[in-house]
Amino acid sequence: MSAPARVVVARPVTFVTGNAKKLEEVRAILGTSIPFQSLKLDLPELQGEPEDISKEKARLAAIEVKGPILVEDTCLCFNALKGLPGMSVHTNLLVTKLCSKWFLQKIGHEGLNNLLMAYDDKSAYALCAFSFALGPDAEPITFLGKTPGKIVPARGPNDFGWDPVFQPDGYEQTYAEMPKEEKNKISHRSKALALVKSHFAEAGYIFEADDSRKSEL
Ligand SMILES: O=P(O)(O)OP(=O)(O)OP(=O)(O)OC[C@H]1O[C@@H](n2cnc3c(O)ncnc32)[C@H](O)[C@@H]1O
Ligand SMILES: [Mg+2]
Repeated sequence: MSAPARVVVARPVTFVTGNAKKLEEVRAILGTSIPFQSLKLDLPELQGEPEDISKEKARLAAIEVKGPILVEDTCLCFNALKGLPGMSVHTNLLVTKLCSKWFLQKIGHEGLNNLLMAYDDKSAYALCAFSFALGPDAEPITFLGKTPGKIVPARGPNDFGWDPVFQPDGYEQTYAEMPKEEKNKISHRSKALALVKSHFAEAGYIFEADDSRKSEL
């Protein structure tokens, strides 16, 4: 039997995000399964399909970090609006990510509900696209996670984005009302991270600890 693949990478993985709540969830979901460090950086709010946005974020992050990076982009998509405001699906009319952090800040939870006022279909899905790149010259690989649900009037603590207005299918609570461990079991983010974990296990990456501090001693 052949030995499992091993790819030794001279730097640790850096998860790049400007969102502290995302980082908190990624830490809780990954535990010690993938050791990583984080870098707080406000990458541009790009437009396009989630997978393309995520890949482009990865390219920009890898240029900054000059080493292996992980980024993610998340959308809340409304089925009545053919996938908007996360994106438009199957049309070439409009490909845009309206539900950026600026959009949410301007329109608020009530505004998200109002967008669906004219429709009976309140169904939606949370979509997360993680991208991993070994460095600035490597093509990013993307992993998608999707959780279906519906848009409801806001319920629960208002400490993370659109969590109070998203009620996942099969649950009576919104993401915001659920205990964090429950959200992290079923979320778009945990589904995408499960694929990231499998990829890392199959590829056999061994990320060496950052030895920059050694040279300072
Ligand atoms: O630096 P990045 O990683 O891009 O962080 P961001 O806050 O800009 O994050 P996104 O562009 O991926 O997300 C767009 C919006 O969706 C919100 N969001 C992302 N994940 C969420 C989640 O799991 N629950 C609720 N809101 C979320 C987030 O707070 C933003 O307002
Ligand atoms: Mg962003």
